Amino acid sequence: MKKVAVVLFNLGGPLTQADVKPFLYNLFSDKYIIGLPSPLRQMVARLISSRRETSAQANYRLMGGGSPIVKETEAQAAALSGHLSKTVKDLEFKVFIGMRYWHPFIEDTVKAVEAWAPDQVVALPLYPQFSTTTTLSSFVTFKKAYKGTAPVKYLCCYPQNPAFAKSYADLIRQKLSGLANLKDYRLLFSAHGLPEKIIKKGDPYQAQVEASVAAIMEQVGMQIDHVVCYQSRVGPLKWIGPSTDQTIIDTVKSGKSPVVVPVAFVSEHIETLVELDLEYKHLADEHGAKDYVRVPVVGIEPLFIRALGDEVLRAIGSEATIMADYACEACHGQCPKRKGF
Ligand SMILES: C=CC1=C(C)c2cc3[nH]c(cc4nc(cc5[nH]c(cc1n2)c(C)c5CCC(=O)O)C(CCC(=O)O)=C4C)c(C)c3C=C
Ligand SMILES: [Fe+2]
Ligand SMILES: [Fe+2]
Repeated sequence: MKKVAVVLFNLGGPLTQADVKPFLYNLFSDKYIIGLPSPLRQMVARLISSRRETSAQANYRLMGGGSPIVKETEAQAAALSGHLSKTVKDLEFKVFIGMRYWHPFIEDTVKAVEAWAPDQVVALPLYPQFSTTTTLSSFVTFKKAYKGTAPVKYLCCYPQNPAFAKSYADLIRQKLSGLANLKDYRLLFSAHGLPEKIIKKGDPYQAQVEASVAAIMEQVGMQIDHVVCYQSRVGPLKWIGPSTDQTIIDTVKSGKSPVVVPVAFVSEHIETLVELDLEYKHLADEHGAKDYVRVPVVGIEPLFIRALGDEVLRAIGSEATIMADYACEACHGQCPKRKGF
């Protein structure tokens, strides 16, 4: 039976308090995050990781000391593996996870994949929307390290995958069904932000986030006020907006309560459990919100796992090395296909 290795890519996070600074250093020394030349980039990374260490450690302590992102990703890998082996009987699948900035590092995952000696590899980011800062950075890291002979299919993005959209829509409808009067609420689709200059260079992330929101709202099929906003701003640059914090304040001031949907995340981690559940809830309370609701991430929802499975099958059934169907409509040359990746 032919062997297919599926590699799930994610950002990774510190597992202990001592990991926080080197994790931040790895993140800020990535040329896809900070576009400065070496060795200036590494100097800046050393400075920012030192400055952020204490406050970031405090935030990770709120989740027990480290990030749950690896455990969450392992659960998704196990669910996808079960789904694929149930659905496809004539192929043997093994699902690996590879993190960009902390253990298990993509480079180590590559060694495990090579040791398994698959006939084909599918690179599947746990980022539904493509960004040079996330997906491209992970793909380049994988490609550089991979010395195996099996062909690799790179799945660029799946912002409008119908099962992904329906999975979020179902979770939203579940939350909305428990609310007394929908006209007192506004849906805030909150995605991780990016510096505006990265979008101006042609990164399709923001367009894809908006495409996801449109696809999800179509599946929600209800008339409810909604808006897209961007969270987690870092550093002095101008980031894309509107910002989630200001949108929360504006929503509360207009007399409505926020229902926050983390549309660009598919697992729970610091950005959802601390920023959305604690910091932004506190902000809403401070401004007198009557209610604050957060929709959970799609995680291991069966429909989302099916979405991932469908993407794997789409990759296996295609001749193309890079599955960039959506990105190429809007990527302005930034997706792996056009970059000659
Ligand atoms: C859609 C996904 C993400 C994009 C785009 C992204 C861009 C981006 N991030 C930073 C800086 C930080 N991100 C941090 C955590 C973090 N980021 C993502 C996802 C995206 N980042 C995730 C899933 C996580 C959680 C990891 C975890 O440990 O749980 C952090 C660390 C936390 C903190 O100190 O705030 C930083 C820093 C930049 C600068 C950037 C684009 C340029
Ligand atoms: Fe981030
Ligand atoms: Fe493209």
